[in-house]
Amino acid sequence: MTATTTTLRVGTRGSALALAQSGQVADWLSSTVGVPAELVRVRTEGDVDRGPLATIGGTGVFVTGVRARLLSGEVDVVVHSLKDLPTAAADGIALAAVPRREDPADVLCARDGLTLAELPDGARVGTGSPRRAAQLRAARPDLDVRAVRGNVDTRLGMVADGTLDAVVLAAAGLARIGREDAVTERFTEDVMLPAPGQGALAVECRLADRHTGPYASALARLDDPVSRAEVRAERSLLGALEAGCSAPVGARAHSDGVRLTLTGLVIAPDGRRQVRGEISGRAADAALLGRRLAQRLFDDGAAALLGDLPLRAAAAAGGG
Ligand SMILES: NCc1[nH]cc(CCC(=O)O)c1CC(=O)O
Repeated sequence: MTATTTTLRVGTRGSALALAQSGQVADWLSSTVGVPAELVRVRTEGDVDRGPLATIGGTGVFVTGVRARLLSGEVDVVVHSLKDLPTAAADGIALAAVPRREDPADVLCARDGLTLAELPDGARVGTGSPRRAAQLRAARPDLDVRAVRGNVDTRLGMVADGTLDAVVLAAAGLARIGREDAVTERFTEDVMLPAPGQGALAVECRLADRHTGPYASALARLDDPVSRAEVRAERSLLGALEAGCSAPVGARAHSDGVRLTLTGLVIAPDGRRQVRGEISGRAADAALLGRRLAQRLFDDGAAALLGDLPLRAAAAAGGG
């Protein structure tokens, strides 16, 4: 391990989820790896401008803002929810580590402890994600699926105050902010296939520091090769479909480090049509498996489903 006396500056936004994620990485660095790390709060355009996210460029505005602090040298490391990252690489930025990921599942948080099957006819269920909305409609065509925005606490509040009967969220996000108590059902993959990369963190540093920086080996120790292979397969599928993080695309890979099985889904916004597929191979070929599965999904008609996307959904932010 590199001996270093400097304290690593981990940049973070001020939201509960961002603070929890960045704090976790800073803790790992300090306690497990033995490299002192401190959190540095950064504000982004997205935090200042409260207007509709779509008008200021979607979720990407947060990612871009945080990365700018990295490139300017204000901070040394930044942490994102991996599923919120565009699939294209960013100039000057390296994915230094994908730590072992949390439960990638989606969960239902309903009033009165209800499960999906127990929700009454026409129940109001909130989500900002076309992927979740479509899978909800496929499972329960009677539901009144409503577009919601805001952070995890805001969404849970809509159930608590009776505005909604339920919301769908990521298990990992709830775990990170200590709100697993709100979960009333954990969805299996056949009901709700998660977003590519869901549950994983992306730890980024400047590309120039990737191998030679004083803390490169420290960051490398946070990496979990199995999680990295899984998310590589999932994001390779998403990239090959040329779909963004708000597209109705689900992906979930399972790997033991040697083999890898990837399941992919493209679903029409109304949930009535879907194309699903599965592929297995070597974990070392994760990216290739993602591209191959994308080709199979295209062969089975996925392009028409992606083409059906209403503009609203294409522009929606923070989908998940
Ligand atoms: N879309 C917003 C978002 N981005 C990352 C998470 C937390 C879960 C994760 O890291 O995958 C969430 C909340 C959610 O989808 O419920």
